[in-house]
Amino acid sequence: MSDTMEPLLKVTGLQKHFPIRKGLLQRQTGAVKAVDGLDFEVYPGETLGVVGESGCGKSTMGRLITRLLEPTGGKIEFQGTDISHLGVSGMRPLRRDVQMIFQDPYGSLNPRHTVGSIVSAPFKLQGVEPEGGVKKEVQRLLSLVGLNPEHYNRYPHEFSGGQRQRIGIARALALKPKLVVADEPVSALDVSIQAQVVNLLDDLQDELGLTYVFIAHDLSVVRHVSDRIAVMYLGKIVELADRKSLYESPMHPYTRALMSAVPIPDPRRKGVKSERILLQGDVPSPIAPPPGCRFHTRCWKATDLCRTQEPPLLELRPGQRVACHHPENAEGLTIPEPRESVDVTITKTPEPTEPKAPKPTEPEAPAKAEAPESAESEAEASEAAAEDDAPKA
Ligand SMILES: Nc1ncnc2c1ncn2[C@@H]1O[C@H](COP(=O)(O)OP(=O)(O)OP(=O)(O)O)[C@@H](O)[C@H]1O
Repeated sequence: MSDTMEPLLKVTGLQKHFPIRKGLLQRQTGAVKAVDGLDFEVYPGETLGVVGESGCGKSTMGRLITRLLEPTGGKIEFQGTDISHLGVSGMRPLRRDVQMIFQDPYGSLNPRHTVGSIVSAPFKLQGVEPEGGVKKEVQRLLSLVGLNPEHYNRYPHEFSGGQRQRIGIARALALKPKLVVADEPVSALDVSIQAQVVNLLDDLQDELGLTYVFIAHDLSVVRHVSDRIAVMYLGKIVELADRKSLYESPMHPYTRALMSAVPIPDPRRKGVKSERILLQGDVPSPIAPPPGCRFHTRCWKATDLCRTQEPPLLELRPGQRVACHHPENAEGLTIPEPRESVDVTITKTPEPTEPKAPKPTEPEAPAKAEAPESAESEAEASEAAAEDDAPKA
């Protein structure tokens, strides 16, 4: 990305803590720190892939930047405007520009509505009358996503999973958004269909100049679509890099472990050691994340420093930000002292340690949402944005 280009989306210190309430008085006894201080930008026309294990906060991040959730802290700027705390009416004009594609093509379409009604819902909600009429525009959108426009009056159950996801994509594109957040858009689909939907999203990006945040738990999916990739662990970004740097020389041990689980199709790929790193133990609970580096309980390189001091996300190479005291593939690089600014002269060179059996991790299982919110349509999305932070029933 060019240094001079203004980001479409800028996120600073973003947090979402879901309160845990107990007892008759529903007193708050703690919080699930689902997203706990994210900093990143998304530039026009790019795809930012976001990966990480289940429960690391990817969906919450997606729902925050589309403002289906209100942040607990931090700032979300869209085209320079702070949208962090806009209410339903304040967000309404922005909903045209920021849309979401949901993971579940079965659960995200109302089975009682026809395809025509589903795809045209955003027009009604925004009071938009497309040129040539609603029906014609919906049929154009259906063709755009590779569906038969004649199927306007059919119901979701008459379509396959891949086709339903195309309906969801057509709905998300109806208002010609600038930013589309795709939350695991292919993970509920058969492997044979996944590539078709990914290719469709890719083609639509070229054709319509879209900007994507593409969430996946699997590095092999984001690899083909992303310009840059953010790796999340327990509510934080541990590494954010352009695709080439991330795949050729991952710097965070967690990225390296995720990478080692991805099949390597190109044997000429340099820089990444091919041994499989099996992370042991579970991700600690986001209710009580470990002190210091959150990954230290599973990291084979962890030292006392990692157990006590949280590493900041620093740009150690151009285009590659890493939050680690002892990064991988850092030979020749200087690592700033903890708690000092990036400009500080380097003092430490990491020892090239080979991975060995990780230390046993804290046994506490990650808290799980009681029932994930599922904003099926823009209407529900708007409503969800207005709701409070309590876990949904
Ligand atoms: N409404 C909620 N109330 C309480 N906790 C929540 C809520 N939504 C999410 N969480 C918790 O926040 C953490 C992050 O959840 P999130 O769904 O964002 O993770 P994820 O990385 O998208 O996981 P997955 O890939 O399984 O969807 C989890 O511990 C989850 O249980």
